[in-house]
Amino acid sequence: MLDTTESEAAGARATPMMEQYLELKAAHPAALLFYRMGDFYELFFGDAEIAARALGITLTKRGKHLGADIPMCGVPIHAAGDYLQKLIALGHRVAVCEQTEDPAEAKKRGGRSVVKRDVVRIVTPGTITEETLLKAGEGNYLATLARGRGVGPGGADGLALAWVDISTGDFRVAATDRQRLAADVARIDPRELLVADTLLSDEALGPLLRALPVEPGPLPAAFFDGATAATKLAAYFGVETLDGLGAFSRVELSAAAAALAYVEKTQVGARAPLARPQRESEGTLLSVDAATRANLEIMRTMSGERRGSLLGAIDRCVTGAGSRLLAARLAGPVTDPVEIGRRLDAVERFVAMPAERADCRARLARAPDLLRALSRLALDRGGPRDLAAIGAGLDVAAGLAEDLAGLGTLPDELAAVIELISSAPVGLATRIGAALADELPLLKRDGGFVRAGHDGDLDQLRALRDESRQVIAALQGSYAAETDIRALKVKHNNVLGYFIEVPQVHGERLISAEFAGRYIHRQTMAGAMRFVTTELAELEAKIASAGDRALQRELGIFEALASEVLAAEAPIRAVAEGLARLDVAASLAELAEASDWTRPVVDRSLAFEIEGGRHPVVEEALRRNGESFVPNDCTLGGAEAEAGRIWLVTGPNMAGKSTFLRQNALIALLAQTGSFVPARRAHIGVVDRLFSRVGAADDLARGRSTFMVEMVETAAILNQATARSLVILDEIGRGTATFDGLSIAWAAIEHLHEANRSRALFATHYHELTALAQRLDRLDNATVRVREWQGDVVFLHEIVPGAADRSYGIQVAKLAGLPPSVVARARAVLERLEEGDRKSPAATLIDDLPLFAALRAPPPAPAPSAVDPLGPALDALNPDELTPREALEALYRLKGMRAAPS
Ligand SMILES: Nc1ncnc2c1ncn2[C@@H]1O[C@H](COP(=O)(O)OP(=O)(O)OP(=O)(O)O)[C@@H](O)[C@H]1O
Repeated sequence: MLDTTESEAAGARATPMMEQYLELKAAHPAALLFYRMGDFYELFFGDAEIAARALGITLTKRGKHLGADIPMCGVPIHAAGDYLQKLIALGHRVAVCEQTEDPAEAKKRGGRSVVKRDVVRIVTPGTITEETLLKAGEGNYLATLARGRGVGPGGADGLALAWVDISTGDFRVAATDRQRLAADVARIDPRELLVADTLLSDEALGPLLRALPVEPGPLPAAFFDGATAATKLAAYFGVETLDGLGAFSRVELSAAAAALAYVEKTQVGARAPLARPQRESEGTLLSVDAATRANLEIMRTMSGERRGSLLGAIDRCVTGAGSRLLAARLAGPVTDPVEIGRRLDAVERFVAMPAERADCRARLARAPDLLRALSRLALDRGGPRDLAAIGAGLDVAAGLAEDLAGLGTLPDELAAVIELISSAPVGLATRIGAALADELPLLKRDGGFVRAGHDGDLDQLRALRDESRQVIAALQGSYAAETDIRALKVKHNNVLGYFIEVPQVHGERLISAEFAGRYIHRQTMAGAMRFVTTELAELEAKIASAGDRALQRELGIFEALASEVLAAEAPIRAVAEGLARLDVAASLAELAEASDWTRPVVDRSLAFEIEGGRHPVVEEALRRNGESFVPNDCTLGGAEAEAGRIWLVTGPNMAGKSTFLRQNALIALLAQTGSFVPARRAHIGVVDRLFSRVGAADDLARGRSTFMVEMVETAAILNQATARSLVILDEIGRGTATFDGLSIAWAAIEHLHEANRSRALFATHYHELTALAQRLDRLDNATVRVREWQGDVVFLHEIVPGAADRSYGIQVAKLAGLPPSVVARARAVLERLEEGDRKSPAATLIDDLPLFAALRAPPPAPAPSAVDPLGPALDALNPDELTPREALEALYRLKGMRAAPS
């Protein structure tokens, strides 16, 4: 309902309310302003048009401004969360403006006074904390990029990124440079990336920024002021100097201070519980550029989904925090074999104790998201369920600490976990458990969350409030008896408080002399009359005050517990980290066992030896269809080799070349994440950078053709890959004329072999390239085996040494369902091409192969079917006589006969 003081005049002058609105809006031009009016948030002008379109809600008009209609739309308070979610998902920012005084106060100031309002929070994609707006297993980062002029190596400009997730408090900083920037942004994958507005228009940096995987938004340059950055950070974290936090460069400080300032601006006075910024040192992570990350579908598929990605296939975590940590580790695998070994030790230990692992995971699954609850409580957005979450999380930690301690000597990583979770403030958990009821409301504002019997005063107030309700019921009975009106009811509303309502026919009697003075007439409705009594008015006051005092008492208990929680921020953070690390180790062990993965050996050599490697995602997909994956070996360098080998993989389409290339890259990634790998054996000398050039897609948004994208990516590889890198090149050069493509591929391989000396896999359809093996000593030819069967091709998916003899393109085309006439025609053309003069194929064809002859010719008769070897084999089997194992073997044998017909 609109307050009467705010009804607008239809004139040209802005009403006082509109004046207030316009002032608030001017202070937040980049956000949609949610302007609180009673039970609605209203949007006006352009904001209303944007929101109505985005949310599919009705656009209406409300009064006039400067003679024109004011477009308006509104969302009810109770559903605001859903609408907010939609707007945020679409990339909008929303400034939430609340009434900051009671409308009654405004009235006291006079007729035309407007209720005071202020923006209490700016909701942006990178600064949300609500459970409904966040994904449990995904981080939600806001990142800032700062530039320091001339501070980089050789006087170049230095760049630094800071990123912060206010829903968990995670805060990180790292130096970067122009070459690495896109890879770093892709790894962090922020929901919001902010840079100084001056950088966006900078000639040198602007184009680079606009090409980043996340579109950067502008912030006033003052946010990045390097001179005051250290002081601002020190003040926020309550330290004298930043020395204790680590050695930050000036440009890193500037990025961190900007992130902090933006958090403060959006949270408007509430203090986000951020952990102190951690600096990521250079060279500690395996670098994966944005294109490779996307092509290999590491964190999400090409179509943007988590399902079907590597992460989707390996995440068996039972907590949101565990999934977030696993995602962060997979996004940034490490290069230190000691750290990798440490993580693998923990996984191995859990593989070795399945029963304990199951117990541990069952306990973990009951642990709520500690950090997100903590963050909401700190920002004063928390409810009773957040308090309960902290209590339950701490309880789980205490139980786990005990369980783990009973397991004897544990590897370092698990010992560290025990130490972290042992710091759980158990007393706090007990106090929370004792205070809160079993069933909790979402919001604290209505009370009802403190357990009965916990607080004597509260119980008394509640009794008084509830008793009065019974008194009301009794009063209704006595009024009905006294007046002899059976239909008399005592009701309640916000205007009259408690009142008596009787049907109109009886109402007149209550006004009569008989009851005069006792029943005071207040309203006549259609068919009913309403009265009050002094008794009711007194009770009203008593009930209201008991209810109100009970609520205040409950809120007091809430605040006391919440401050205890905030005071225990550091141990709660430690517990949360311990639980997440435990979840990751246990879930990777679960995965390793369920999928038959092995522990890789990762060291500082340049080895790359995979035996029986598999592609985790393709294998899973095949398994769902009841098919099995054919494992393959790959050797790109022995332990002693000083430079990597290149495998040149040829083979027909659909044979499994791409799968093979990708699986080896994924195995390296998984190993350096600290996971077991899908292989029988794996020995990997740490990879510093992973490069790939696979798949091809036009990047029309940036005006690049497929071929151009391919060449840009190939150039990056040839310019940057080292002997420590792993390079995956799939069919480069195919997007252009045959000879151009072949020559480019040829030269690229030579460069990789002689200059980069990387471990590399190169898949190609240019069989001519296999000749390179004679000249390049570290180049091996490999091919995918196929069998021909009655003119069709059968894929064996087995990688063997040697070169493919032919492409089988036509057979694959036939499998794909090309019309028989086209397949027949293609065969004829191919034969001619192979026989004839390859330099002028068109001439040969035009003369000798009239097109329409092929079309007119009847489709070739199906080849006579040979004797089906499966029939007799099946007849020979007697299922009743087979053991389960023999049955399985028989099944494999039959499948084998089908795949490799004799
Ligand atoms: N090792 C394997 N075991 C079982 N099936 C496999 C294996 N490798 C690939 N496949 C199956 O073959 C399909 C084609 O594989 P892939 O895309 O790797 O072929 P390709 O040789 O790269 O083909 P193209 O040259 O047309 O790109 C996969 O989708 C998968 O279903």
